[in-house]
Amino acid sequence: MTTDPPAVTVGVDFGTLSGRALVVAVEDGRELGTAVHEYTHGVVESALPGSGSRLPPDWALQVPQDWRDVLRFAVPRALAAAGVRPEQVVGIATDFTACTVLPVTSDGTPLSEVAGFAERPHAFAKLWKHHAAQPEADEIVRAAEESGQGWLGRYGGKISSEWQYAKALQVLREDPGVYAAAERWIEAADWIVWQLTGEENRNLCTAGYKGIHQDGGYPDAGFLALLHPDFVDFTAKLEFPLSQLGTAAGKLSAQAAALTGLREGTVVAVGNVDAHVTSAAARALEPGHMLAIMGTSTCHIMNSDVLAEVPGMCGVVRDGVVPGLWGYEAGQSGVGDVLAWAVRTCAPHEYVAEARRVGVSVHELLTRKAAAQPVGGHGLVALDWHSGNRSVLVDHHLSGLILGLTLDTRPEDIYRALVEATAFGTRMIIEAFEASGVPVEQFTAAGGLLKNTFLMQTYADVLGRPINLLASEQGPALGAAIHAAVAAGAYPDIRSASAAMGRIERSVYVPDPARVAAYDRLYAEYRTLHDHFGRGGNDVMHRLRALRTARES
Ligand SMILES: Nc1ncnc2c1ncn2[C@@H]1O[C@H](COP(=O)(O)OP(=O)(O)O)[C@@H](O)[C@H]1O
Ligand SMILES: O=C(CO)[C@@H](O)[C@@H](O)COP(=O)(O)O
Repeated sequence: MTTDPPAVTVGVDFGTLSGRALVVAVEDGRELGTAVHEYTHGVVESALPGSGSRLPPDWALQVPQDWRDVLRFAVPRALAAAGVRPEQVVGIATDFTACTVLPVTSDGTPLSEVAGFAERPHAFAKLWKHHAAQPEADEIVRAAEESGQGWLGRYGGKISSEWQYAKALQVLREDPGVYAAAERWIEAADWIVWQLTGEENRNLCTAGYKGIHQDGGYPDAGFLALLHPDFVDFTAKLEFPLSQLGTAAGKLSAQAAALTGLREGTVVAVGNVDAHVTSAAARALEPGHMLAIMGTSTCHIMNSDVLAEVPGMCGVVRDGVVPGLWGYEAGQSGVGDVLAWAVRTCAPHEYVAEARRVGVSVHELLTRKAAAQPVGGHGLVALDWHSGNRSVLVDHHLSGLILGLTLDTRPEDIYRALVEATAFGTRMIIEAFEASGVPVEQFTAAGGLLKNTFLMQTYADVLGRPINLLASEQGPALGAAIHAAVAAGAYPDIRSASAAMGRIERSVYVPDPARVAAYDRLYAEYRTLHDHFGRGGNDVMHRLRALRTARES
């Protein structure tokens, strides 16, 4: 007797450096096939594609065609790898880094693709890690404090330079022509759904966490006018009915079917954020269960039935992760990125050659060399702020610090000190939640950094708590596939789909008491440096940042 081929969904995760498509069995979340497509232009940080004109410090742009190419190349390859036919696919969902935001025309065309704008930097998509709008973010916070905006507390008292308003205000100030031509200002998370269905759609997750949409609305015109007279109608570029997560945004258009190899009419789920969608994959939806998605950056996502204003959190949004609960987000803007910096700048040629000879990454080589020494053996304490501080200080013009360097310090010592510093940063965040009355009862990790077992054990020792793992290397894509199953009607809601399709391994890393005690002492040193350089003890980091100039080539 022949059995029907299994119903599947496709999750497409748009990360910082690449897009990954994953084919998942609706019945139990089995991962049947996957494919990755690296963005051709990667992260545009030093010079504009085409013209080659140099970009100032702290810029980070992306090229929308790179994202379309993920749909074109990774989706069909994932279907082929899974041995799945298009008619088995009942739904597709995407997730994106956020706040990755772009100016588009009324039909969704990116301004960077419109004649006359291809050589204007502000016409391009601003990646989440574009930190050049810090002055604008500082002004937004000042104006919100002085005018008593109630929504400021929902973001821990700070609005990030990474989010929609600071980035848009920077465009208005530096290229008003691009600002005026931007009929819509849209998250890439929604823009990619628009490419799939042919119609605009907006999700409540990015609107809430990155677009200051609280209690049913955006900041009012009176507040926006405080920032710039021409900013008064900015939210008109955002206004659109917001869709609940896990619902259908529409059906796959004929054009998108040709692009992806899927059937026209396949259900397309509402867009979502790479971190928030992963909670469903990790079965981390219940209150008090914190999920850390550890990659280029780390995002901390946790639901609660308690509404609190946690200092320095990225935001709290009703239904922001799952309907019926308050979804909290915190984060560290540089984690894998900071370690990549160490690999690029601290590893000597002989280390690179050794890694190649042994057949491991330089990350792995540095980790192996660093792992043996006792806690504190390197005599270093670092601040993990090479990409600024997202939580709890929300200041992207802070910078990294390594204290204790001597002539004996080795590259692996620096690498390990930075691993420890990122763990200390996570501990600061957990303590901020608990001090504000939002308990953190479970900690689960997901993301590309799970491959580093030493790093994960260090986190268990620094946090002093066991660490669960999301048992998938494709957490965001699995989460998106789960949302697609709900949107296609295979499950009544995200919770039941997560219970059936999600995967978690509990207490994979358990803290070692001796190392916990040793790290408590190092953490006290970290906190002293954190508060001194991050809370006004010495403003030297801002003074040094002001002296930085545009990078040559
Ligand atoms: N063995 C490793 N140990 C620690 N970090 C690593 C290792 N290998 C890669 N990385 C870091 O992982 C990050 C990429 O994370 P990943 O989750 O794959 O991508 P994304 O952040 O785009 O979702 C990079 O910043 C890279 O420096
Ligand atoms: O900020 C968020 C989510 O709010 C992330 O999309 C952003 O930090 C990028 O995440 P990755 O480190 O690229 O996975």
